[in-house]
Order: sequence, then C-alpha cells, then structure tokens
Amino acid sequence: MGIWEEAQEEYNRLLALHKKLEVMKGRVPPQQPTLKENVLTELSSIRCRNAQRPPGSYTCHTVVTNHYPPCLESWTTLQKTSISQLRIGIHHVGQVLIVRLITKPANYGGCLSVIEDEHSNVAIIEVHNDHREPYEVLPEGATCAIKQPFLYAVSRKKVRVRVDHPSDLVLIAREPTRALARLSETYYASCGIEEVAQNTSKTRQEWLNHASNHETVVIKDSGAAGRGLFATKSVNKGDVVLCETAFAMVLPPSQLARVMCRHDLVRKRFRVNPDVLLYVRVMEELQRRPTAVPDLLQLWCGDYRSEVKEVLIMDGNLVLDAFHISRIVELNAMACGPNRLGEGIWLKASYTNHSCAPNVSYKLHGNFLVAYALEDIGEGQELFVSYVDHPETKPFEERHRALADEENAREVTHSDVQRIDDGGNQGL
Ligand SMILES: C[S@@+](CC[C@H](N)C(=O)[O-])C[C@H]1O[C@@H](n2cnc3c(N)ncnc32)[C@H](O)[C@@H]1O
Repeated sequence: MGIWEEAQEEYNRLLALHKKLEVMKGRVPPQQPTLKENVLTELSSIRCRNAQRPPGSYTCHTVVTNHYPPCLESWTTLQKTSISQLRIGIHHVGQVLIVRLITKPANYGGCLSVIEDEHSNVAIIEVHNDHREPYEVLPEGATCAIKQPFLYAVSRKKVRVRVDHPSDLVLIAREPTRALARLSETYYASCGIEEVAQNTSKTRQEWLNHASNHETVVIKDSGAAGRGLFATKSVNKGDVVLCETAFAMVLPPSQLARVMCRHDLVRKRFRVNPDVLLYVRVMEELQRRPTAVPDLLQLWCGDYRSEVKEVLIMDGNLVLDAFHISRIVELNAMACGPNRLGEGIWLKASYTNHSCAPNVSYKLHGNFLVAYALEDIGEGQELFVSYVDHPETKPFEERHRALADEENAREVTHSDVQRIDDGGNQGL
C-alpha cells in the first residue's frame, strides 16, 4: 500500500472513531488508570511497535480533533486540578495539572510519557507539535505544569492527557539525568563523534547563503484578493523583481527518513509529506529565531483567528498557536526541489496573488527564489504569478480544477478565474 492510501485509510478510521467517541465528551473516564502498571504496559507496547518498524521508513500519524488557542497566562496564576478531576473532551481552561514524568518518553506521532500527580493518579501524556528529541520534550523525572489540560479519548476504554501547544507544557524542575549522561559522554567520549562528523560533513548545495532583496516590491491592499505585492519602480521584461531565501524548506531526501501524516478532523482533511515536514521545520525555525515570529504570523491564514499575534514568552516558553502556524503553512507553501517534490515558505513572495495571465514568474535555485518580470511592469502595478503550471496551455475548466486542488488557492474563486478569462487581470 502506498503512503497516500495508507494515510487515507487511517484518516477514515480516525474520523469514524472520532464520531463514535463524541458521546463521551464531558464524562468521567470509564476506567480510571489507577495502576501504574496498566499505563506503563501501554507505553511499553508503543515502544515495541516503534522498534518493529523498518528503520528509516516509519509513518507518524498525528490527529487534530479540535482547534483551540494556547494558554496566555502563567501556570502560577491557574487553579490546580488533579488527573482524577479531568473530564473527557474538555479543555480545563483556567486550571493547571502539576505532575511528574515517571518514565522515559516514547515517540509515536506525538511525544508520549506517563505522568503522576500528587495523589498518585497516573495517565499517559501526549505532546504534539514539539519536534525536539523526546528526552528534551518530556525528560524523565521532571516535574511539569500542564496548562488547561485536555483529556482525550483514544478509544472507549483509554484516555490520554493531550497537549497541542508546546508552550502549554512548562518544565518546572528537572532531575539531572541528562546532565549526568553528558558528563559521562565527556569522560568516556562516548557520544558517537564519528557519526557526528559524518553528518556535518554532508554539505548540501541546496542551502545557498544569499541575501534577499525586495526593494522593488511593497505589500499593499489588493481589494478582494486581500493584500498583494506591488512594484515600487518600473521594471522591464526579464528583469529580476524580487529575490529571497526561503524561511524554511524541505527537500525530497528528508521525506525518506519518516513519513508524517496529519489528520485534521476539524477541517476534514489529511496531509502527508512534505507539507507536514515543512510545518515541523517552520515550528523549529520559529523556536530558534523568535524575532521572525511577527513576519510569519502576518502571512495569509484564511479564516483562522488567532489570539497570538506577536512574540510572547510565557513561563520561559515561546507561545505559538500550533493550529495557526499549520494553517499558514498550508496556505503559503510552494512546491520546490527536484520534480517539485519539496515544499518551502518564502515570506515576501507569499504575498503574490494569482492570475491566469501572470506578469511575474518564479525560478528556484535551491532555497533561493528569484522572481522575473514576464512583461514590462509599471511603478505601482500589482505583481501576479500563476498558481497553476502553464496556465496559457490549459483550458478554463482544467485550470479551475487545478486551482481548487491547490489549498493555497482555495479562496481564489470561480469568478476570479472567469474575470481573468474575460479580459486579462485588470479585475483583480
Ligand atoms: C498566498 S496568499 C496571497 C496573499 C494574500 N492575498 C494575502 O492577503 O496575504 C493566497 C490567497 O490570496 C487570495 N488570492 C490570491 N489570488 C487571488 C485572486 N486572483 N483572486 C482572489 N483572491 C486571490 C486567496 O485568498 C488565496 O487563498
């Protein structure tokens, strides 16, 4: 079975299960996991399943059951609750769960471990959208605060505490296990130096290090199409209008390492590599470079309304609305790389609107995007690119179908295409 079919099958299964479990919302979990052994057995079976996967070709399925905002308050101001007080399918807004991570974490779509509260209640925790190594996300022995905890039913009998926004999990105190391991690595030089050296020497030419240049363009209101890119000075046919390095990009080789599926049961769609990997890269890049957060958050996100609009650090964590970022990636990603099997995000170029009679065309050199003028463009004129390949050779119906297939052009309506067909792009 191919990746796509596997994802489709899993999506259908998850959607049916989600519908069946909806009746459990608000209820007390059917069987409180009071015995540590019960919970630990489930986690170890996940570890076993992980170990059985052929190396380099495993599939991670992440399921999104609802969209909700990250907590914007400090955990110290929230009301303490316990695992036994949680109800299924509810975000316990204004509350916090203080727990200890009592086992080594496992990775299965999300990052999993076992938590124990001060009353010795135990549960499995599932953290999504944090793509660091599991031991960094859920270090064994650490005490953590889980803001607005959400108890999620994975079956009629099993529930898990789920975290979707990484900033909703705050590590309060860590046990020095990793520090000790590092000391031992230093002492015995056991950290696999050869492997480290091998990995770092594989320099990839795709990652070009050039400065972006967008002096010739400005973002302005474009009427019904929202914002668009406009020329700040006249350019001649063939001139470079904009060049820009990708904010984030994934290329085909990284798809081989793991297959990631994201099943969004709210938007009723699933996504498979490379879209999901690009989303992961964007989250990582934002964590690494918080100053880039405002630029990314301003990109087109359709009808998603987020309460996080700027760089916000809470309890030492960068607050990112994971659902917002995933929507931005969906709507602004561009195909790139060999056979267009990769995906990337270019912050400025993302503002270019679609036209079937484009005046600009993009060329990609690795992660470096260059936009060329296809005709003479006057100062103040809007720049348009075609979201469809070779629009001039395709009949109207086919172009419209291709546009509808492209998530980022979903809101380019039938009438927009019609207007362009009727007389150039002046109507936009
Ligand atoms: C990548 S964004 C382009 C920038 C966007 N206009 C903005 O305000 O940020 C793609 C979205 O722009 C809008 N768009 C692009 N081309 C359009 C067109 N020709 N007619 C109407 N809307 C268009 C659609 O909403 C589409 O989903």
